Amino acid sequence: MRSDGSALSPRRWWRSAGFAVSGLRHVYRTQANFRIEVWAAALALSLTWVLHTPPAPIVLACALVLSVELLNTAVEAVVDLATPELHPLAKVAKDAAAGAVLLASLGALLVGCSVLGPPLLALIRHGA
Ligand SMILES: Nc1ncnc2c1ncn2[C@@H]1O[C@H](COP(=O)(O)OP(=O)(O)OP(=O)(O)O)[C@@H](O)[C@H]1O
Repeated sequence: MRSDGSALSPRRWWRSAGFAVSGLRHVYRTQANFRIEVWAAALALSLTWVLHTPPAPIVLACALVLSVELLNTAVEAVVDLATPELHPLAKVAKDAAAGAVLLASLGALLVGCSVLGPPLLALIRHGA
């Protein structure tokens, strides 16, 4: 849909936010991987609170994974819309999007282990 440029209107902003929330709800309902990532993010964020570690790296890592998963779902939907048949370019698009999710997830895992790992191990070794 074409934008008329009045992006600062609160009404327009709420309308766009509504579409975004609807997208999040749809992906949460239909994509098992997204649900797993949401709950993994909730667990990681709870651990930052329990372990008193800086939340910023975990928040950024979680936001990255969830955003890339949303974009992956968008790419899959557009590809399926453009070509219901098997096509080498459809495969390239879907595999590249899946590769982005994999990279973001590995990066987030690395960040999670380096930020939460040492205090978690200390807690397990020495107790609260
Ligand atoms: N139209 C197509 N043409 C060629 N290859 C395709 C096509 N659709 C899917 N594929 C191949 O099958 C793989 C799986 O596609 P699919 O659409 O099932 O996504 P998925 O990775 O299983 O994601 P999800 O489980 O979220 O649906 C793709 O990564 C791609 O390699």
